[in-house]
Amino acid sequence: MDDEILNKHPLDAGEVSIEQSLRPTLLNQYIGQSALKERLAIYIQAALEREEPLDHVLLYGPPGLGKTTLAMVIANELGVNIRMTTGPAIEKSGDLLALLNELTPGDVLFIDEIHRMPRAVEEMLYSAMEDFYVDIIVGEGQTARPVHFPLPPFTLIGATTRAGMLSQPLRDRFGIVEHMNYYNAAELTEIIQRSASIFATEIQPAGAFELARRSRGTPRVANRLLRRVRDFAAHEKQSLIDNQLVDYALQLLEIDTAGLDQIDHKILHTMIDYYQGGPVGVNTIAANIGEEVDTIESMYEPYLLQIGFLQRTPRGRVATQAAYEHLKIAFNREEN
Ligand SMILES: Nc1ncnc2c1ncn2[C@@H]1O[C@H](COP(=O)(O)OP(=O)(O)OP(=O)(O)O)[C@@H](O)[C@H]1O
Ligand SMILES: [Mg+2]
Repeated sequence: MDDEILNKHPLDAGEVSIEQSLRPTLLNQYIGQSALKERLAIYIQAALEREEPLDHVLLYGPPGLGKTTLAMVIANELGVNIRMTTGPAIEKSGDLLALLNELTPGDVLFIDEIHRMPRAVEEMLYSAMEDFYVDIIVGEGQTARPVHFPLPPFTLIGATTRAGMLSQPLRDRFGIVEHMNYYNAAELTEIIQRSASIFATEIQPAGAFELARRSRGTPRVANRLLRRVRDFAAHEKQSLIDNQLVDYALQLLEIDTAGLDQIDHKILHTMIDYYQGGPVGVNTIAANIGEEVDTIESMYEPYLLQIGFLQRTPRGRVATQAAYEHLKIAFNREEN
């Protein structure tokens, strides 16, 4: 159940179309990330005035914070088309060339999970990004010859949850590199209210705020929880969602008052119950709870770090006093 709320990957078709309907299309409808939005508005304006494509943009941060949405907003603000793909979907250099060749000048190419592109594709992207050409080898054996292939000027928007896994040469070719932050409860409240009005669902401000507080700073989680709470409201034949209903629904969904789910609890309990709160390696935690290391590192750990329940040390992860207090476990570790 927790998996469903947090990390259903890939999203199924119904989910994709719901997310689509909830997506803001303009920068001023995009809630939160205000410093980032302010900078982007300036870059977009300048590119439009110079009649040049926007510089390449790299967006990184935890899943569900609105990277894909922001890429669509940027293309929309620029008044250009967006072609969307993912790193693993571009298997060969030929696939990349086909994508680039279809762009009209100024278009946006969006590559999600850009850290998962094959090496050969990544190398081909270097000259495409820098000088809008690629050199390819045509033919085989004796007749093989290099062909210089000019491309329309374009903007690459790359998104990744793992900026550290991007090679330096690729990273260096992005003129605009932006980190996406978790949203605060006020921003998420606004996102929830906006989504509720799109769903034609009534939610009290206190209910929206309670839901926001328990959505791990993440719009995707907020929107999913809202849909579940809506189901509970329908089941209870209650037309207005208030904070009691939110609390009741989230208890049934096993999401606690800090927005933590069963997997977060397993992570923290493993550390505290078996390893005296750490330091303990992420591999050990993963093995204990039967989750992938990558899932823990990209989905769970960033939020636990953000709310100060976990710390990373050179010797491994440590559960903080705040985590003990939240779980109502006596904190008796010797500080060192
Ligand atoms: N700033 C925002 N304002 C309003 N809604 C938002 C905002 N950011 C995200 N959303 C909503 O959250 C959902 C998830 O956003 P999106 O798919 O863009 O996330 P993402 O960061 O690309 O996630 P992933 O990294 O998993 O691909 C979308 O349905 C979108 O409507
Ligand atoms: Mg996305």
